[in-house]
Amino acid sequence: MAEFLQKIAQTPGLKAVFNYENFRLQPAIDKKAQAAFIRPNEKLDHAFKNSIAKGLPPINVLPMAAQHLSVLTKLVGAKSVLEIGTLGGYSSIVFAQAGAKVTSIEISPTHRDVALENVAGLDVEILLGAALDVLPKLAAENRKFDLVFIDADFDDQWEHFDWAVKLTRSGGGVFLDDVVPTMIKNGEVGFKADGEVEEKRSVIEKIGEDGRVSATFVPIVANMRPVMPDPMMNGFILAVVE
Ligand SMILES: C[S@@+](CC[C@H](N)C(=O)[O-])C[C@H]1O[C@@H](n2cnc3c(N)ncnc32)[C@H](O)[C@@H]1O
Repeated sequence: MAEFLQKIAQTPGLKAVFNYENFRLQPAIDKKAQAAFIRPNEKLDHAFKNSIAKGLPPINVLPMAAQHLSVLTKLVGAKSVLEIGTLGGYSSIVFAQAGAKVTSIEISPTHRDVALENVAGLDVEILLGAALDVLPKLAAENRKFDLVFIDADFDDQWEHFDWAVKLTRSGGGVFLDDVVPTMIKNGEVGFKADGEVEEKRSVIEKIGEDGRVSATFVPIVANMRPVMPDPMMNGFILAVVE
């Protein structure tokens, strides 16, 4: 096996494929894909500009991630989407334009107010409060969603995921964003002084042990230029509720 892979790695034309430096090509590849796949969208452009003008941080999903969420919503045929973390409503707009009624939870009144301006005319309700206060209320009302998108604070990811599963219909999906930065921030993965990789229990193991779902981890290289000069290692978990 190792011999076979070494042989492939030495094959002219393929040698360049096995090069760690290729991650640096991400901005160029992303630019190409954006030019090919992302169609003009006045509502999203306005939401982004209005959010920045109103002082919100530029931490909405990136254009290709937004496209991914749109495709996913259509694939699932999601008619109802629960979102944890509204910000200025950028991703809410994506779900609504993909055909879903959106319920979004936001802890900041300022963010909620800007989001309400941005989502005007779309089927989006925004619930103000901390997700861990609002989610049990939705469960008490027996609400169920086709898809849940978790994109709030890093600290409560597992708790948000747990509630998301309770609030998702059987066969529906839960999308947990920003898994890698959370693991790095929490010291659940990283480099030790000797260069070896440190690994501790993280949301990945917790979800892996959760018999209510089947899950996959999708690593991505996020290109946040011009806000950050280097591409960032990220990844999301996509789970289907059994
Ligand atoms: C990354 S932003 C969301 C971006 C948004 N999904 C988008 O792509 O346009 C995270 C948002 O979650 C909100 N937030 C953070 N912790 C929260 C919590 N515990 N409950 C509800 N909202 C929270 C923040 O105020 C912020 O607006």
